[in-house]
Amino acid sequence: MDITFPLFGTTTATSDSCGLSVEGLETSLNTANPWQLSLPATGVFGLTGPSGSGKSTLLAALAGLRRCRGDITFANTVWQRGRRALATHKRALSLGFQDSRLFAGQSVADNLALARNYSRRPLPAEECEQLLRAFGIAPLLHQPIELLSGGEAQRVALLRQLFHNASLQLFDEPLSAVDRAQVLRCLLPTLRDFWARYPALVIWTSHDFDEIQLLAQRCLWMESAGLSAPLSLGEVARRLDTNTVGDSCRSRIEARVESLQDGLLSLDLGGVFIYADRVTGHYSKGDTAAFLLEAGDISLSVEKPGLSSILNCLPVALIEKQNLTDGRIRLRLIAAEQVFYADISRLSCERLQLREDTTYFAQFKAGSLAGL
Ligand SMILES: Nc1ncnc2c1ncn2[C@@H]1O[C@H](COP(=O)(O)OP(=O)(O)OP(=O)(O)O)[C@@H](O)[C@H]1O
Repeated sequence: MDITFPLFGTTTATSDSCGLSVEGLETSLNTANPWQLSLPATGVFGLTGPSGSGKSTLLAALAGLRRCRGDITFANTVWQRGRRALATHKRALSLGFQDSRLFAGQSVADNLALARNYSRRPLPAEECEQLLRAFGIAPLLHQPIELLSGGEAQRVALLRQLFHNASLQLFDEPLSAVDRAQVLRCLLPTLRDFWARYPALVIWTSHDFDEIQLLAQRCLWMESAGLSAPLSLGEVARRLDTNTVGDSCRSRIEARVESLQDGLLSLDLGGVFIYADRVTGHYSKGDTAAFLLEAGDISLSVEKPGLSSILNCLPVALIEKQNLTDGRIRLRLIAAEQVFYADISRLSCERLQLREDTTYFAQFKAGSLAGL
């Protein structure tokens, strides 16, 4: 149904566009290439692409912080119509920046309390306490903002956004200063669980494709101010390779669940059985399960290996070899239409005389598949 309301900030009568709808959105960056975007009311979407391509500009335009023209509607409420824009504070959104932008002169607790008090969907107190612990912020509650380290400030800013719990949550490289192990092992799984319990529409901007793979099922791509529709993660991985931006050393693997016995999950990957062990999630036969696999955990053989304690052996086609700066070679492999990365030494590459467009056997331990 067409939205014909001349007023903005008005809830329209339509029911078929309750997510985010962007039509013909122009900033000074993309006058030749206005943005179109349609996203559902809930779900986590990555946003990535080369530096300077316009990702932050898009987020600022959605938030009403950048002069633009075109149409933006969210949850059937008109935010922008032509040049007329609804004020940022009237939009049901939050925007998190790389540089935190916490309120100086206040404590961590004050910053968080403010976000919760002004929330249209306040979280239960026990949820806030759980988040404080997961983000390691509980001991910092009475710290003045000025005394926080860069990584602490980013964690507080992210938490502030979760406490606000807006319907549309925009993030612009919010964890770039936090140590990577903490991000991958603790913060991203916490965020994934959080948005499963408190659904919102989330756009997560990052140059770190691992972050996006851990959080999102689909991803937007921005290049030279041109915005794509939501793409599969496999397609975005291909574009990152072509543009030599980002540096993901993990592959996201999806396979169909066959059985789970004694913590060993048996999976069908395009007709080949593979195994993941020590899995903790709930899986049922026929589910699609997703995993991350480190490039350093894959070994390659020219011939099919005999019986081995390594449970997984997959025929893969070598698509491309890429020299890494540390002297190793990154192989891009494909099996069942999914991309795998394997990092091997130059010596191994020479010994095996690896050639592109040739099939090899990839081996990896069941324990190296990290469940998502
Ligand atoms: N307020 C502004 N006025 C004019 N030009 C701007 C403004 N902000 C950004 N730009 C320019 O617009 C282009 C896109 O910038 P933007 O910050 O949106 O890119 P990005 O994709 O977020 O980059 P990065 O990944 O490096 O953060 C850049 O060339 C930048 O210099």
